[in-house]
Amino acid sequence: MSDSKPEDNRDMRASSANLRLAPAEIAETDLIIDGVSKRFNTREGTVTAVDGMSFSIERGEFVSIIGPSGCGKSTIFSILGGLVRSFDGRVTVNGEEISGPHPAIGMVFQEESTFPWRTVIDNVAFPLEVQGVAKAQRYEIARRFIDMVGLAGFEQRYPSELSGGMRQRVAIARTLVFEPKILLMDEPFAALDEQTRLLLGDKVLKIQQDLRQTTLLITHNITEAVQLSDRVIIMTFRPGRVKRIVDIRLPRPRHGDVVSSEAFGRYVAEIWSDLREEASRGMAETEAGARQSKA
Ligand SMILES: Nc1ncnc2c1ncn2[C@@H]1O[C@H](COP(=O)(O)OP(=O)(O)OP(=O)(O)O)[C@@H](O)[C@H]1O
Repeated sequence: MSDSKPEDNRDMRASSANLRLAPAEIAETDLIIDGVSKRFNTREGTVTAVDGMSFSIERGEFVSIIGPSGCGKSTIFSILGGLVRSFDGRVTVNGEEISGPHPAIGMVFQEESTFPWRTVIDNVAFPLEVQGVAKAQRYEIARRFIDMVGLAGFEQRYPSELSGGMRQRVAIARTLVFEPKILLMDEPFAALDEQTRLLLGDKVLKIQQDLRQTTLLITHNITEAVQLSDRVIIMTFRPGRVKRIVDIRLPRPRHGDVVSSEAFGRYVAEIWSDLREEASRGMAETEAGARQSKA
């Protein structure tokens, strides 16, 4: 375990300014976000959701983005997933600039996304069915991922017969089934209670350790970010910029009990002190906006 204080672990590989990576570094980099900005035109004027964000994610790395409500996390997620096509800057996957959904990227969403009319196995096997994989083979592959998310024995259940946490595991297995090189997750555990969230975090840790997938998690939850990540990107409140990147030097493989270690507590406190500033600013601006629209 590293004795260094979290505040010493500022990662200067990425900043909110320009990003210049050495060629050797690019070879090990799966995802590069280079000077990305996104503005929305609204009735109240132009909103800059994301402003000049730059960071990179290396192969097999687990990175979380954390920031207050409205800081542009979902906007970044949608840009990386190819769901928003008009933005400034560049996003590259394995050196290839994206201009829409990229086959190397799999996405897990916050909202309920299982198909209620399909059993667990038919939900998980769905992407393979679309690809025309024969039933016996797609079931075999789907079973592997159902097992991985801890749902073996529930293959024939319908989503309505499962808990929220189990349904989210079905959604994760369904994304994993086509073995994306890069996994993007937008607050996948937001609707779950704290205990389920921590236990699911353990599952995600294990899966990521087994598959060594490059993973980007968008979250509000500091505990979750520290538990799972190699690095945590803290965003500023509007416009969303990279405020700071914290290296989480907790030992790997990580287990659930890491959350009770002293170093873990220090990271949580450190990230919260940065985040509190941004969240307070967000709250003050929201309240001022509400007062203005009342007047
Ligand atoms: N389609 C849109 N049209 C106009 N404004 C938008 C649109 N999408 C996002 N915004 C604005 O951009 C800013 C960032 O929104 P975004 O949803 O990315 O933030 P967030 O950090 O994901 O928030 P939350 O944590 O509450 O989900 C907000 O001010 C939001 O109102």
